[in-house]
This record gives sequence, structure tokens and C-alpha cells, in this order.
Amino acid sequence: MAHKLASSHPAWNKLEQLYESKGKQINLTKAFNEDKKRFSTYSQLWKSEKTDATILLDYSKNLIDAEVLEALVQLAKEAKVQEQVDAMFSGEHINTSEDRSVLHVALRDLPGDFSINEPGVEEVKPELEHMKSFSEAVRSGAWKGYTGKPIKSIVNIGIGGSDLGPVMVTEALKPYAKRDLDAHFVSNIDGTHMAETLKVCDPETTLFIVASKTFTTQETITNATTARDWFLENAKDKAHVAKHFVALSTNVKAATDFGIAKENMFKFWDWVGGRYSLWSAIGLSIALVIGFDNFEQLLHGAHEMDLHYKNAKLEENIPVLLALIGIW
Ligand SMILES: O=P(O)(O)OC[C@H]1O[C@@H](O)[C@H](O)[C@@H](O)[C@@H]1O
Repeated sequence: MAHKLASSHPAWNKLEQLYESKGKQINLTKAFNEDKKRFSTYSQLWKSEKTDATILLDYSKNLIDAEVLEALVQLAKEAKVQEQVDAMFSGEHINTSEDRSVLHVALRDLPGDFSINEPGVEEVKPELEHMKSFSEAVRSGAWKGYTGKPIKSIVNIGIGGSDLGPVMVTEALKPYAKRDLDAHFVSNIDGTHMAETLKVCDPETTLFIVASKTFTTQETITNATTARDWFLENAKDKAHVAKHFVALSTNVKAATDFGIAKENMFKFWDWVGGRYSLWSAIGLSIALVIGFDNFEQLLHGAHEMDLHYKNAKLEENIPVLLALIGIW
């Protein structure tokens, strides 16, 4: 599907005119005083159909009015947003720069609502099973380090999408965390980040998670090599690496060359963009910290929002409204 600049659509001109004629003078205090229903008009309560979760989207405090909102929705229509959404869910290559599908929604479609036909989608559930058995073994203490002790610290080594999503979710969901399992995230190429982390880790009880979609990212491979050298200085025998290093990657060959055992690899697919990868094997650190059952709940919640995004009309579509207001 050909992409056009948003500014090439007639609604863009309309929005520019609206901004000049009144948009830049919209005053919120005045708007609320003049319209007692402003909050209810420009807010939406989303309710889960599966749980008692709700999300209140309050966009009444943005500098918009009915005419601006109408023009924004018109822009979405002219840009064929709904058609693009459908194209994404059907596996079309909407990532035109890499000529790939964009199917992070398949990672959380556990009920199979979207019938996505793309190689790899059928591997999502077996990979989740692998994450479940591994994370439960580590959390319960059944997974032992090379001297027979249970794991006390995990160190996720990754950068960009292979770091930020898990960092954000483990912070946000801290109340669900297993408190006797320390989680560290090392992303910085500055050696201090890894050195300071290793100072508080014990090689006998530390698990390193090398998270890299490509497994060629310089920062990550450098940090992973530092971690492996540190580990081997203590453990001596390379055979022990299998108990302390796992890889999350689409590049099985490079992870094997690094020395990671096949059974310690958690894979995902090239249709998972870096910035959306926390829902894939990249989320292993999340499952370790909050438990696999909670990780699965996270996937279910995101899937419900995917259903809303796919099915709600543009005027009531929470992600679409947020994106449009972002443009304004
Ligand atoms: O997961 P990888 O392949 O190591 O890549 C890490 C990051 O590398 C960056 O260069 C990319 O801009 C990010 O999108 C990506 O998440």
C-alpha cells in the first residue's frame, strides 16, 4: 500500500486553517466554563469484557473543539487509517522499508481471533510454553547454577527494543515482582554499567539473558562477551555456560556461535519490530520477574486492546484518537 504524507490530504489544509482562525486561541478554562459537558464529551471509559479492568481516556484537557476533532478524524479517513489497520492484521508488508509484515498482534492473540497466516505464527504458543517452563524452573529454584545453587540474580543484556520494553514493564509491575530475584538491565556500552552490575552478582547464582533480535548489535555483544569472560573466570569450564546464559533472538546461528545451547534459545520472528518486542521472547525477563501467569495476563490485556483497535470506529478508537491529538 502506497504511503502519502499526511500534509498532502485536504483535511490537513482544513486543520491548518482551523489552527489559524481559532485553534491557537483555545483557552481551556474558558472552554470548560462555556461547556459543562466538556469532560463527558471528550472522554471515554473502556471496559474489558474479560476482567474488571477499565481504562479512562480523558482528552478533554487538550486544545481541541468539535470542529477540530471532526477534521482530525477526517484526516484519518483520507489517510485510509482503517484500511492500513486491516492490512497490518492481514499480514501485508506495511513495513515498507524492510519489506516485512508488522505482526506483534500475533504474539498476544492467544484465543486465535485474527487467523493470521504468516510463517512463525504457529510457533508463538510453543515458544510461550518454553518461556513458561523455563521461568517457572528458575523462579521455583529447580533450575540450578553450576555449583547446584538456585538463581538469585538475572541480568538482561540488550539495547533499544531489547531493553526498554522489559525495563518499563518490570518497573511498572513491580508490585507483582518476586522480591528475592534481583533483576538488572545492562544496555550501555560504557563498561561501568556492566562492571557495577557484576559487582553485586555472584557467578554461581546469576543468569544472563542476551536479548538481541539480530544478535549482531555491537553494544549487546560486547557486554555479553564481558559477562561470559567474567563468568568463565570463576566457573572455568565452558560447559557451565549452558546453565547461566540464555539467548532471545531471531538469529539462531549467531547465538549458537556465541556458545548458547539450543535448548536455552528463545526465538521470535522478523515480523516482530524491535520497539514492540516485549510481547515476544524478549519479555522473558518480565516473565521471570512477575511470573509467567502474570505475563500471560499482560498478553491477554494487550489482545483486548488489539481487538478494540481493530474493531472500534475511528471516532471512538482510543489509540487512533491519541495519535490524532498528537498530530494536532
Ligand atoms: O535487538 P537488536 O537486534 O540487538 O537491536 C537493538 C536495537 O538496535 C537499534 O539499533 C535499533 O534502532 C532498535 O530498533 C533495536 O531495538
